[in-house]
Amino acid sequence: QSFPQKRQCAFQVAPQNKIYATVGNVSGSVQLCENTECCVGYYVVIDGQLKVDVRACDIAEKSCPDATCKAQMRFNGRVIKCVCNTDLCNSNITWPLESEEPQLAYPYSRGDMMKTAAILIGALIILGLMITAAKRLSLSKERNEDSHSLDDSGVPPLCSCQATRSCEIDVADIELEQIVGHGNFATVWKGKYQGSVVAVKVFPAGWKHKFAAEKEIYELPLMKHAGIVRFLGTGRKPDGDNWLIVLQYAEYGTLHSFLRDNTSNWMSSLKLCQSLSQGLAYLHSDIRRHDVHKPYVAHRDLSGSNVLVKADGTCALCDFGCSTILRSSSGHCYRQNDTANMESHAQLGTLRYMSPEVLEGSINLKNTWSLMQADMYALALLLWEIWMRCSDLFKGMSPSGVVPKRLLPYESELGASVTKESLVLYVCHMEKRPVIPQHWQLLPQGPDLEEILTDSWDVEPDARLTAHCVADRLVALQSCYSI
Ligand SMILES: Nc1ncnc2c1ncn2[C@@H]1O[C@H](COP(=O)(O)OP(=O)(O)OP(=O)(O)O)[C@@H](O)[C@H]1O
Repeated sequence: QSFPQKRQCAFQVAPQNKIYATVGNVSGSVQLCENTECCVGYYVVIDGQLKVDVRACDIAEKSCPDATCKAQMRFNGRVIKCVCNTDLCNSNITWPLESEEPQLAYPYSRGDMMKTAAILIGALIILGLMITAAKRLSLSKERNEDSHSLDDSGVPPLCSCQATRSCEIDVADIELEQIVGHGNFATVWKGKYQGSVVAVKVFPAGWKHKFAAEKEIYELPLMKHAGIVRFLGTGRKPDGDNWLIVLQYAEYGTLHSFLRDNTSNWMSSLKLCQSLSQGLAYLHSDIRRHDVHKPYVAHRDLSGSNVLVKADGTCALCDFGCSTILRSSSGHCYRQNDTANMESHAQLGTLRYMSPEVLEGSINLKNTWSLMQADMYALALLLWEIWMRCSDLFKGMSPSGVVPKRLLPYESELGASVTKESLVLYVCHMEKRPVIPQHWQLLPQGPDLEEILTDSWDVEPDARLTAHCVADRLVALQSCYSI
């Protein structure tokens, strides 16, 4: 597409949004757009004030029918976006209707404010008393019910893994029925344990260190969440040849095979995405509850084969064999993480899902944040895969109106088996990402989906969203667009 005269847009971006600097020559606070006639503005509401986040040429090259930059609310009004098609039109934001302008100032009188303050203080005192009473109640409840499930799986709580003590299972009680998966290190069986259907991951003696690494993660305190496959215990065959990890059984198998065999409507896709990002957000959290502590954990091998789909259509993370327990805020470090050991693990993970910094070997392994942000890149690819199999995102919109056949990230561009060299060139040097269908821009939720993806697979780890943020945005999407 060419334009008779290049569009000029106001330019103001934070350093982490440097991608915008690449879409046109910048001179001072003006940018000359290379191949779009659209200017864009993003604003965030902080402490009741509208703050500029981005003013630049629009990188998404979407249509921009308006001459002035009309506000569009995003994420429950937390982000405001505007797109327009005249020179420097993004210098100012306009409000389509007076009434839509957010109340950023608080026009209350001093008297009103004093009254409100007095009511608030009173309410806070009452709330404080109620919280103290509730805490006492929950503490005594938790003591009584320490081993009870937080989970929605219907699997009976077989043992308490809340504390650090390990969960030894007598292998004589386990019945192995059929093999459901082979990994590089273990064979996974469907089986029965005390009347419940379970998955049993069997490690040969030679992979004992892999078994121990994964067991260590599952046995961390508070590692119970609906978005993390439920750990039931470990065992050892009497002959000592095999080590076993017993897990909740996921009826639909891996997300990889689920997406190959099924398409989903919008709400089911959103459910997969929400549970996946909530599971990762929990894994990435440092949680203290009374005297137990769950440290931050980076998964480090997030892929469609390491996410399971349960009978209720939600995802659960599994395969923590490459995971790293990260230095806690108190400075105490659980898993050995001396630099030499970590360097040898610089390129853990599944090639296709490796983040640019992991592919290039430039990731800072000593930095907690970096390892978690590498997981975020893989999460973005998984969200893209889920949405590419969502029937409501293609209905009557794509040329054929049918959901494309299942494709892995970069499969259409680089083929079914990628090499590291081709990925480094494509993902790191050319900064390319999986193609987002153009017609999504015309769907009510399309621009939000695109923003979540582009903000999560950014080349700069620091610019990527956190898993908590993605989970929040997906929850906001549910209330906005419940097709
Ligand atoms: N809880 C479960 N419920 C159902 N199927 C499962 C479960 N856990 C694992 N599987 C199946 O077993 C396969 C291998 O499991 P997993 O990825 O944990 O093994 P691994 O040897 O650690 O694999 P990798 O080579 O990726 O490290 C999975 O891809 C999946 O098909």
